[in-house]
Amino acid sequence: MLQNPASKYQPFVPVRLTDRTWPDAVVSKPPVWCSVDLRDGNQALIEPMDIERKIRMFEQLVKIGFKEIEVGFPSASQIEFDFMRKLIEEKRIPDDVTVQVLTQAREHLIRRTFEALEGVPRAIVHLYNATAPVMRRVVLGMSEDEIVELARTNAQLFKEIAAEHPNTDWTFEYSPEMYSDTEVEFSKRVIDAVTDVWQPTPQKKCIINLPTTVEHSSPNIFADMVEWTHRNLQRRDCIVLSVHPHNDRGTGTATAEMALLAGADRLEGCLFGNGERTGNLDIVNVALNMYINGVSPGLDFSDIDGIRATVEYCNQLPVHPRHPYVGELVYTSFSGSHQDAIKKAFAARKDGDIWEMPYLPIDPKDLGRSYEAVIRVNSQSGKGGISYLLEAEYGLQLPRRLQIEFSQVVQHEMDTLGTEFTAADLWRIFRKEFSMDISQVPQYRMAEENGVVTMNAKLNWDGQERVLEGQGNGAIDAFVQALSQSLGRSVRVMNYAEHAVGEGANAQAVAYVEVRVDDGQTMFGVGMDANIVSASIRAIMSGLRRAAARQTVAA
Ligand SMILES: CC(=O)SCCNC(=O)CCNC(=O)[C@H](O)C(C)(C)COP(=O)(O)OP(=O)(O)OC[C@H]1O[C@@H](n2cnc3c(N)ncnc32)[C@H](O)[C@@H]1OP(=O)(O)O
Ligand SMILES: CC(C)C(=O)C(=O)O
Ligand SMILES: [Mg+2]
Repeated sequence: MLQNPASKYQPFVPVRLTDRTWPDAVVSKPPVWCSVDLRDGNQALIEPMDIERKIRMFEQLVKIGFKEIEVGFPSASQIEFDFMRKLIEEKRIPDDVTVQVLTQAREHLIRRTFEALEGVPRAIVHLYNATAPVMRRVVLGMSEDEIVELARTNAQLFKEIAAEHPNTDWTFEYSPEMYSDTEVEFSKRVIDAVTDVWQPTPQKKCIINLPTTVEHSSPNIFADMVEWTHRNLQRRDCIVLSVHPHNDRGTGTATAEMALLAGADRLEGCLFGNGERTGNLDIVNVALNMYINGVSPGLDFSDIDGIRATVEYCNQLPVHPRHPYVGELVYTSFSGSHQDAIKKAFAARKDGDIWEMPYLPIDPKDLGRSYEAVIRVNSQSGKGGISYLLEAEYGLQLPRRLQIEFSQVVQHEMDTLGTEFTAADLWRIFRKEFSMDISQVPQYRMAEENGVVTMNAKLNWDGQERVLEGQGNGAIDAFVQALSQSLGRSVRVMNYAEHAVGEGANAQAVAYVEVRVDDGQTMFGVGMDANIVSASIRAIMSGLRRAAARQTVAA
């Protein structure tokens, strides 16, 4: 074994700009987006897409708003060829969408590619050959001059075949494959040779695409390369400068973002970062990063879960639950302090406010996600999360001390079960703890005279039916007096709160009371009823039952 395995590797730094400008640049508009899901994404699948899946993916990409879509490598196989033909013959390409296809710099493949494109109204034809030293030496076995000649000859072939089909609006694209591992001067030499053949103009530009075919160096190194290329290419005003990042180091997103700062106009990538090895650039990630910086990306991800379902179906690969913006868990907080902060920020938020939400960089609603999954409760959670879920799902606005009291009940259950609790679980525990399923409200009658309320009630307590009577300055006071006399105990209401839940005919009142029996511990009781007095009486009984259960009152 090598003493230091890292000595096997060396950094590749083809250029170090000392007058770089990209760190001070700001991106204020979206790039031209090009999806390569149906080509680079597809070629990396365990099972490449069949025609039905390709159509589903194509339609999804159109729906998102991509105007340039690389739909395949038509010379690679019959299915790739047939798919291209199907899109053309069935007129499935919308007027504002341009399809793109890839081919190696080999004559028979180029001819087959143009054959697949017969009759297409407009298309981007994408030529590539590798330029990096290892590819020149080991794979292609060509000198630098031969590589330039390979690119030039095949660029010429593109031009000639395209001229034979004047009814199609052709755009040419060239990629020096492994640009990120190629000396910048050599990439420039090859690219200049290609554009010398194509002679693009500012009105009819060609696309020059700079790939990190394999990501070896950090995004700042790539940004220096892009800025150098951007400044030094001939015919720059006639070129759409594109980048095509992969994600081997896990920095594809940063690479793309810095490349835009460095002068790139266009990005190629895939939805949720599918693609060779660790994937292509995740276009959704870059687009939504722009969005949360106040720049509209011009792509529609308002149904991100629907898009994920399509992508998972077509690629037959799952999207990770922690994947940026789309993962199942990315709008969820389990930890108590995060939940507390989110709950407070939601409460403080008014319609039209700037989005300023701790722990949530984007409003889940903008992506068609709901707040329901934002807070989930497990043993790492606190009162904030528990009361948030009960409020969000069941409309309960628990007083602060009740939040604390109930979170201890939940914590106790949690310690026993150790699982996550849903809002429905919490509601079940809440109803049980506060005896809310004891359906019978005590029968009672009230009368008022000169501000004094007299309450007569009949209830079951301790297995016996009791008839009570009491007087007070209101219904609650009268009921508590009646109870105290009947039970021979001092029952006091220390605090009281109420609110409505629901609207119209289904509206219910919910009452929270803090009761103290004799000089025991105060206990919350909760009652819900269509009638506010009944809700309050239920709440008092609920508190009493809890106190009894803790033997504050003899059972
Ligand atoms: C970075 C990328 O993603 S590039 C896109 C890669 N995508 C794919 O390869 C998917 C589709 N490809 C295929 O189906 C096949 O590779 C085909 C049909 C294109 C070609 O198949 P084949 O001709 O059987 O073989 P293969 O791909 O192995 O080609 C290798 C030959 O092409 C040469 N070659 C490879 N790339 C290029 C290129 N861009 N330009 C010119 N020659 C090339 C190789 O040096 C090799 O030459 P050799 O046979 O003289 O040694
Ligand atoms: C063919 C090119 C653009 C490519 O996919 C790559 O280099 O990653
Ligand atoms: Mg690629």
